[in-house]
Formats: sequence, C-alpha cells, structure tokens
Amino acid sequence: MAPRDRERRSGNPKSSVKQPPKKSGAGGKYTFGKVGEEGGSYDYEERRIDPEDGFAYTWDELSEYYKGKYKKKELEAYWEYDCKPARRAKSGEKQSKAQPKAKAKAEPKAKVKAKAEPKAKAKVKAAAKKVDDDTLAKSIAEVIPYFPFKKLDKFYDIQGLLHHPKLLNAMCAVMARRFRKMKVSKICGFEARGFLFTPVAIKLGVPFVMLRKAGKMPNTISSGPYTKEYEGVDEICVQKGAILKDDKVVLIDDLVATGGTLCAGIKLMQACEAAVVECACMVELKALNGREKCLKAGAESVWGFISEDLLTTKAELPDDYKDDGKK
Ligand SMILES: O=P(O)(O)OC[C@H]1O[C@H](OP(=O)(O)OP(=O)(O)O)[C@H](O)[C@@H]1O
Ligand SMILES: Nc1ncnc2[nH]cnc12
Repeated sequence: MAPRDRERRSGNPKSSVKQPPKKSGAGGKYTFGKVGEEGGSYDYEERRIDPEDGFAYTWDELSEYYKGKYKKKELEAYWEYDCKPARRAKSGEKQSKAQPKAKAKAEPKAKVKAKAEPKAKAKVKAAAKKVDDDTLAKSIAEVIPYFPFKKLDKFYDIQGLLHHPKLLNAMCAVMARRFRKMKVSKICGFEARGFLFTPVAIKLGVPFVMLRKAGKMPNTISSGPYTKEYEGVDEICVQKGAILKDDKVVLIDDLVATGGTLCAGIKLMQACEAAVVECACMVELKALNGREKCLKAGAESVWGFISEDLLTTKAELPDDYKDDGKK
C-alpha cells in the first residue's frame, strides 16, 4: 500500500470513521459460505497489522480506510498476505494505547496515483518475497522427516507439516497467491495427501474436487491404471459432472515423484475437456523427471515448491521400527 501521511489519522475516536454495520448472524465480512469471498479468516473481530504503519486493524476498519483507493480483490490479497495477524488481547487485558480506534479516511485516488511505487522499490519488494518463499520452503522441509518405508530409502512424511498449522497455512497462502493470478475455476486434489490442501480452494473461493482411488465414489470416470514410484499399479477417478468443459483446473498434490499420479489426473481432465493450467506439488523429486512427463501429457505448467535437496531431516528410528507398508 502507498505510504500515507500519519498526521491524517485522528486520535479522537469520535471523529474516526465508523465501521459499517455488522451483518446479521455470525458477523461482518467473514461469515461462512459465500463463494468468492477470500481471506482465510472467518473472524470479524480478528485484527491484523498493516505493515504501512504497524497498527492492528479489523477487516472492516482496513477496508473502510482504503475504500475507493484499492479494488476489493487487491485489498483482500493485502489482508491475506501482507498484514500479519495481531496478538489477541486476553480477556481483561486492555488494548495498547498506541492502537488507533479507526483509520482516518484514505487519500483520494488521484493523489495516490501520483505516489505510485517507483520501479526500483517494486524490484526490492519482489526480491524480498523470493527470500520469504525460500525461507518458508526451508522451514517446511525441516518438519518433513524421511525414513525407509515401502522399500524406499527416503519416504518423505508430510504429516510433520500438519503439526505446524502456521506453516501449513503459509504454504496454502503461497499456493493461493499463485493460482489467483491464473484465474483457476477449480482445484483438484489427489487422494489422500492432496486433500490436505483444501484451504487453498477456500482461500480462492473456488470448488475443491476430490480425485479418488478407484472404488471409493459412485458414478465416476476412471483414469485407467497407472504406476507410481512405489506400490505398483493404481487408478484414480473423478465424479461425473464435477469438472466441466473449459474449466481451468490446478491439479494439486503433496509430492511429485515419477509423475504417474499427476499424468493420470491430466488424462481425467482431458476426458472432461478441461484445461490443466498447472500441476502443483509441495515437494518435487526432480531426479525422477515427473515434470517432463506431465508437460508431455498436456499440463500447461508444473510447479514444485520444495526441492529434494532441502529435505535433510532424517527421522530417528526406534530399535523396534517396523515398515508397515503392505508391499
Ligand atoms: O509421482 P508418483 O510416482 O505418482 O508418486 C506421487 C504420489 O504418491 C503418493 O501418493 P499415494 O498414491 O502413495 O497415496 P496416499 O497419498 O494415499 O499415500 C503421493 O502423495 C503422490 O500422490
Ligand atoms: N519418496 C516418497 N516419499 C513420500 N511419498 C511418496 N510418493 C511417491 N514417492 C514418495
């Protein structure tokens, strides 16, 4: 957001901008169930810190302040990715004195345009974001241990991420930020570990479609058999009518190894006449060339967030460790 004149904010709560009235029911903007609403938060009392001035605001206060200055989508993205959650005051604890009651009205559009961000500053920002994504990738990699399983020396266990909700949310936010630009109409996740990324669809306000192993859902289209890095042959299905002609979908999974699973998904989407704008995976085992396979099969893009060289967390195994994999 463009810098603004701190003097414009009134310290007098009576003169500050009033919050719009809350909707009936659960509350303000962050009520359940409105497709297209973004944000990832359903708590209208939640405050986030605007990095512009370091103060915490509710969504209503922030959107009132920036009304007419930024588009709703831009502001939602700003709330989601740039504003950091503020610590909640415990019951009985007063809010900090420095906390303004509401932001003063935003500057008029013309004035803001004149303050457009210089290119150099935008470049610095882009570099900073890259560093942030790299740091996040490393932090996630640290909580994904590997151990021998199903005859693989290194089975990467993404369960570790589920024990760190902030990291999981940050991962989903990175994906949502990426897919928002692609204007996707649906997110498809693979059983089972692809289902962990349903928050991405919630953040984007688009449907999440389950791609399930054969025999789990009625009335389906099947990919036919495919092979994976381990466990031989599998088959995945999508329910008829879940994907429509000309849908723009992202296929999402925790990990791409040989690409067998993703290619089966691509085949399913092709049968539905939908476009696979991206195959997106949290982890990419590059040495197994899944990427090339997916591109050849018709995916427009393949994206992996964490490469195998970051996955250096070796699990400590107990003496009685047993590989319970079936094959
Ligand atoms: O690139 P590939 O060689 O196809 O391997 C990758 C797939 O293997 C794993 O799933 P798995 O089928 O084992 O299912 P699970 O999530 O139910 O364990 C993983 O979650 C991917 O979906
Ligand atoms: N090495 C691996 N670790 C975890 N999941 C996988 N799926 C396929 N290969 C895998």
